[in-house]
Amino acid sequence: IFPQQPHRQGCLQLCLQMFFVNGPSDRRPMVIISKYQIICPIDRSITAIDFGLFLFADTSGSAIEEAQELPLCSCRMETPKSREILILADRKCMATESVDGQLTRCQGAILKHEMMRPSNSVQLLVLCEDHRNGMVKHQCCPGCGFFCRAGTFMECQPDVSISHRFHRACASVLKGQSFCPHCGEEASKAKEVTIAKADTTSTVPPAFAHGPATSSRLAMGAEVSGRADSSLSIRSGHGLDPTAVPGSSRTAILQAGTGTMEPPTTPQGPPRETLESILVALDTEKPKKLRFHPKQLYLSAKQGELKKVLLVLVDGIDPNFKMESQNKRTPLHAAAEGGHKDICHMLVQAGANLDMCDEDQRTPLMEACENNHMETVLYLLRAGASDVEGFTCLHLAAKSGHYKIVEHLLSTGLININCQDDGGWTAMIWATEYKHVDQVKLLLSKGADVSIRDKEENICLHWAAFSGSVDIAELLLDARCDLQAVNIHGDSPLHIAARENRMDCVSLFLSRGADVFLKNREGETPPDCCSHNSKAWAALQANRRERDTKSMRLARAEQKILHSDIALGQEKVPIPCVNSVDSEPYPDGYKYIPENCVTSPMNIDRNITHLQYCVCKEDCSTSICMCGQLSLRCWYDKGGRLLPEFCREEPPLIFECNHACSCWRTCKNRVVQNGLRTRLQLFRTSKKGWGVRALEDIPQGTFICEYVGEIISEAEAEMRQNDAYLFSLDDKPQDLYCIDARFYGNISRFLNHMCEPNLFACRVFTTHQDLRFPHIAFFASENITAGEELGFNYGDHFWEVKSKLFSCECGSSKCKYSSAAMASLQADSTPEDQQQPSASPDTSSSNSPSSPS
Ligand SMILES: C[S@@+](CC[C@H](N)C(=O)[O-])C[C@H]1O[C@@H](n2cnc3c(N)ncnc32)[C@H](O)[C@@H]1O
Repeated sequence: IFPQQPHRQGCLQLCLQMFFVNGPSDRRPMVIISKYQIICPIDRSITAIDFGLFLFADTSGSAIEEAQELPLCSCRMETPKSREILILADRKCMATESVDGQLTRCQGAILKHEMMRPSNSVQLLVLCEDHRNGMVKHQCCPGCGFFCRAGTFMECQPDVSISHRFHRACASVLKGQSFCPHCGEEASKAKEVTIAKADTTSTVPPAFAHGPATSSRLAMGAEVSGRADSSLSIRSGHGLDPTAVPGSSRTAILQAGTGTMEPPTTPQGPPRETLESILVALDTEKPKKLRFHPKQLYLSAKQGELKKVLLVLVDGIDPNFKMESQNKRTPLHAAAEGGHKDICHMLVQAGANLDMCDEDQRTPLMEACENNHMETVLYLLRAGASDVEGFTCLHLAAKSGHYKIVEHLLSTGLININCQDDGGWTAMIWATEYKHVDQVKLLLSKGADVSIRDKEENICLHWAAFSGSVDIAELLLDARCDLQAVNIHGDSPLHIAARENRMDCVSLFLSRGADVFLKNREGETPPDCCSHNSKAWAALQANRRERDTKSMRLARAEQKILHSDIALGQEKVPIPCVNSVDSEPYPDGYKYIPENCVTSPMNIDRNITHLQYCVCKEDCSTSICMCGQLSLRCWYDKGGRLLPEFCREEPPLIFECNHACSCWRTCKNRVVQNGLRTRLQLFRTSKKGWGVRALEDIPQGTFICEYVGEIISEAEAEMRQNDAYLFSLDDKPQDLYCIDARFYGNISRFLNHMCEPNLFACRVFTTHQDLRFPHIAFFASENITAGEELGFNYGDHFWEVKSKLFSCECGSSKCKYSSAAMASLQADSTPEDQQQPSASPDTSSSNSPSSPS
């Protein structure tokens, strides 16, 4: 084993112990023994065993030196019981007497289980009382561990009452000088003594018994290398014969040396007490029964106890045993997780399945990857471990940020860099989410696809925005990642960055031209996604204003202003008219009026005594205001916007304070009566004639304008040719009135239909409370951005009639009346359905108040 070194009994054991205690990490595998012969010291039987043992030499030689620097014996020390040695001893004294090269084993009964040994160089022994006494009297040679009770040996006598016995060849040698291995006295002071041979029980053949230490080991080496004495016959039927247990776990384990480790070398060393003792013990215990619970294998593998793992495996425990309490993980999972490469190797050789998945579909290779055990990863891959489908080692390593492992996995060429797991996530997405910039660079350099979408159609840029990793976002954008990509919710990376308040990403995306007006499926623009006092919101708003100004400047340059105020100064704000579509002049076939009018008497009840009124003293915003308890309930907040609890789907009637109330004219329950205040623009649309757009951002709940026109009876409406501007007031069927804005009207007459409207209508009473004649007031149903067209839902009845003549051009993805939507409806309907409804407008069943008839 140490061919260059003159070695002493115990070197190998020391080496093994160091190996077992420290693991082989710092030692190079040196020797692999594949064939061995054991000579039983008791009955001289010889057994061939077939096993591999990888030993690790301390190449610096420090192990040897360490041993040489231990000149003192430990004859008087007891050590705690060792289970393996006890098994080995089989309750019999393990003392071996050496008489001039002849060895005799005591095998007397043992009373105490504590172990003794004359030095660290030899194995622990369980001794009978006689030999325990001999041990404390230093009669056991620390070099070889054999008792010197008869025959010729050295005796050092530092004191008259003590004599230290040892073999000449077993003297400690340091720097060329020999010392007593018990006390370190110069060996030259010891004298050779010969004591007559006492009784012997059995002897061992000369090849093994040729004196202690060196010679016996050389003899063993010679046998192994094929030069064994021909007289040494192999005893059949011995439990250590591997041919007797083909395929047993031991055979597999012991082949461990032939796997991915260094190639085998012919062994030349001494018997390997520790390992051998385990093996002998295991085979001599009959009938063979399991001594370990399978859990022991898992626990030992987890804790990196190589020796224990070996013992348990040799005991026949299934290397693929699954720990129920640990998600059905196997010992190989545990060893890989801990990075115990050698145990992995041992387990694999014993038949552990490399690709066994636990309940979470994780393999041992994944454990090693996740825990950054490069050596173990390399080993498992070399041993043939493969990656699973879905969530792979690459995903795990990318998520955990183990650069080297990602690099290695990619270098194998076996891994699909764009592989998607159950969520559709790639390694790139994982690395991005966990902000591993270097890994993202690596993946990009290896050609990872940045356009892959996960199950929610996010691309990795969404994830960079989510995690707020601006460096990665920049890398991805430089790699042409799509800044305007939207996920299934319609969210762009800017939406995500805004929602997560990732200021750096927001700034980056804006600087790269992200669309700040883009609406998601909820109708939210990026600024709508963040809280109004966040930095991200401020940045988004600033950007929006900047773009507004720019685009308006541009639009203004392009569009012709046809009129500076179509209201002719009758509203509190001017309403310009522009056309950038065609050459149509501004519409003038009607009379602009700011309030409803009549052309024949309507007998609206304006009797002041018929009004409900409030008795509040001030502006209806104090705690004593009674409006809340009256039908005059105030639905407005201080800013004049509808309260969030106001029901938009079925709006209640709104009664504003009036001239019969005792509150001030400035009270907060007066909004519609105060008229139009929002800056609007009449503009030419490309497909719907004229339309109305906002010239400023409008918060949800804001009153926009009233549907103003000529109040006419239903009967009158039936007679009118053009029904395009009729709005049914829809009170009682027998008492129906409409507003016709065809000849007299305000800006509302130009509001177009939208299948996804941003306005909704309410019936409001101001100066009178005649329920037949409500004001129709439009409020913002959502936050509206400057430049957006305004519109409301004309209702199904309108389209039942008008879809025969034209289709809806609102442009919404949810449009119900576009030519495509109508065609598919037509295709689905039966011939009978297709005869319905009549082409004439039926205002009585219209969906008022939100529908023109
Ligand atoms: C109350 S007016 C709206 C203003 C109208 N665009 C104009 O130029 O006077 C209603 C008429 O506008 C047109 N219109 C409104 N919304 C439309 C839409 N979504 N698609 C197509 N035409 C629409 C139809 O001709 C409809 O009869």
